[in-house]
Amino acid sequence: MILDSPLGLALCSVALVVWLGARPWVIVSDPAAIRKVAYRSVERPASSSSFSHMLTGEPQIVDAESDLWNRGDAWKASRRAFESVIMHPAKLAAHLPAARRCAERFLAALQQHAASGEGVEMKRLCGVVMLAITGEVAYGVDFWPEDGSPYGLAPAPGPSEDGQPGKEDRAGLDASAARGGPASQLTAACYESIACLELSNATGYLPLQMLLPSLRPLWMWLAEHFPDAAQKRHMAARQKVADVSRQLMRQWQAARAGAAAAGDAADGVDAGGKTAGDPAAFREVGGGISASSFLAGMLEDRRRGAGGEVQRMSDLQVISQGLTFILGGYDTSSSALSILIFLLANNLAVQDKLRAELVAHPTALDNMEELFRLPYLDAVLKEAQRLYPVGTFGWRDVAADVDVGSGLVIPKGSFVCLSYYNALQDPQQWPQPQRFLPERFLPDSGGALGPSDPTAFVPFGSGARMCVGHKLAHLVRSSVVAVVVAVVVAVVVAVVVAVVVAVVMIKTVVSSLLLRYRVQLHPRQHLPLRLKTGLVLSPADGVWVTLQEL
Ligand code: HEM
Repeated sequence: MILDSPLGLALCSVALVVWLGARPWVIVSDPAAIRKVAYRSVERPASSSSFSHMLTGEPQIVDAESDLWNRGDAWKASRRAFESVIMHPAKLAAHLPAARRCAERFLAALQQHAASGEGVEMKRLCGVVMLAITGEVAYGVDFWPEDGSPYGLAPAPGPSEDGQPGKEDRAGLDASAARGGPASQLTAACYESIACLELSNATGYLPLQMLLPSLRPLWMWLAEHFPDAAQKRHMAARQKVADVSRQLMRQWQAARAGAAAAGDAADGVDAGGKTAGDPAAFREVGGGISASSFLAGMLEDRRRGAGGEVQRMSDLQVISQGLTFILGGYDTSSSALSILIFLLANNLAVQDKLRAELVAHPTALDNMEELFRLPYLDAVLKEAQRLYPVGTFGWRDVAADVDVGSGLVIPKGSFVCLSYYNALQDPQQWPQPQRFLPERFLPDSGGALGPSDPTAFVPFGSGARMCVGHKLAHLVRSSVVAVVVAVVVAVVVAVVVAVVVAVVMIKTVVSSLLLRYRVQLHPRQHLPLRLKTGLVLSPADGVWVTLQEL
C-alpha cells in the first residue's frame, strides 16, 4: 500500500496516518519502522520550532541556528561542534570538580530537609542540580548563585503545586539576576527561556498559530508589534542569554589574547600554564571561564580555524549552541532524575536491592568506570527510562519514500512523528509493559521480560538525529576499552566524559542519595504519578518524598 490518497485516517500495524491539508502526518510506533525512518530521514520539519515559540529578531536568528532545528550543512556543522568539542578529552577533564561540587551541594540541601523531617519536593531540587551541572558544562561559569540558596534550596516558602518556579521563585530569580554576575544572569535567563517553552507560559499568539498555521505571517507580525506579557518575557530572556554569552565570549577572547601575547598559550595549556585537565585551573583561565566548557571549546576551535575558514562558527552560532546545550540537556536530565527518584520511593524492594549493590561496591562512586558497570543500577535507570521516557517523540521530514514494511510506504514529503513512547510501551516488545521491572534489563533475565527487538529501547531517539548525550555515553565504553592501553588517561577520560553524560550524572546523583538516605513517598504525593507533556514528559505535581538518614 502506498499512502497516496487523502482518505483522512488510515490505521495499520506499524503506523497511524492522518491527512491534515495536503500533507500526510504519520505517527510511527513500530521499532523497526522507527529505525528505518530515522536512519533514512535526517531533517526535522522546517516548521518544528513554530510549535513551541514565536521568537522574532535576533532571538529568532539564534534559535534557527540551533542543532535542535537546523538542517543540511548547518546541522552537520553544529552536530560536529557538539560531538568534537564536548568529547575532547583535554577539555573534559575539568568538568569533574564542577559536577562533584554540584552533587555535594545537592546533598547538603537535602540534609536540611531530612533534619526537618518534612516532605521535600524533588523535582524542583533535581532541576536546580541539573541546571547547575549542565549550565557550568555549557558556559564554564558557576551556575550556583553566590548566596548558595537558589529557588528555595533553603526550605522553600512554598513551592508551587507542579514543582515549577512559582511567584516566590520568580522573585528569587529576579533578585539573583539583579545581584548579578554573568552566571546569575544566565541562570535566570535560562530558567525563564525553558519555562516559556511550556504552552501554558507561552504567548497567546502561539495557540492561534498552531490552529491556523497558514496565517503564520500575521501571527508573527502581531507577536512582534503587539507582544503580550509572555512574549515580552520570552524575548527578554533569550536576548539576555545572547547578551551575556557575548560578554563571556569577549572575556574569553581578551584573556586568550593576553595569554598568547605572554607566550604561554601553547595547545593544551591554558593561560597560567595549567593544563585544562588540572582541577586547579578551573575558572582561573579564559577570563574566569572554564577551559573545558562547551563555550570555550567552540571559541578555541574557531580561534585555531578548526574545520576550515568556511565552516568557522559565527558568534550567533556559538551563542545558539550554548543555549541548545541547556535546552536539550537540563529539562530532560532533571525530569528523568526526578522520575527515577519517584520510582525508587514507590518500589522500596528495588531501592533496597539497588542500595545493596552500591554498598557492595564502596569504591564505585569514586570510580565512574566501576559505577558504569553496576548491572542493577544500569537496569533500574533503563527501566525508568522505558516506563517514563522523557523524550516522547521525534519529528522527521521524509525526503524520499520509505518502505517501512507490512506493505506500507511512507511517501516523500510526509511529516513523521517517531513515537518513542509507544515503542517503549509496546506489549509485543515488552511483556507487562506498564510494570516497573528492572530485571528485564539484566542479562540473565532479559530474555523473558526484555524486548524481542533490542532496538526497541529508544529513550534517546534513533538515527542520525538521536540525542547527542547518548553518543557521549558510548564514548565512555570506548574509553573503558582504552584503559588497557593507557590506564591513567583512559580512567580520567571515562570519569569525566561520564560526568557530562546525562545518564551518568543521574547515576551519580541517585547513588549518592541512596547511600545516604532511605527515600519514601510523602502522603502529599499523588498516585498514580501524573505526567504532563511539555518540552519533555515530567511529573505534573512534582515528586514528594521524605528522607530518612541511614
Ligand atoms: C536523560 C537525558 C536525556 C534524554 C532522555 C534525551 C533525549 C533526547 C531525545 C529523545 C532526542 C530527540 C532524538 C530524535 O529526534 O530522534 C534528543 C535530542 C537532542 N539532545 Fe538529548 N536527551 C537527554 C540529555 C541531553 C543532554 C545532557 C544534552 C546536552 C548535550 C542533550 C542534547 C540534545 C541535542 C542537542 C539534541 C538534538 C540532536 C540533533 O538533532 O542533532 N540531550 N535528546
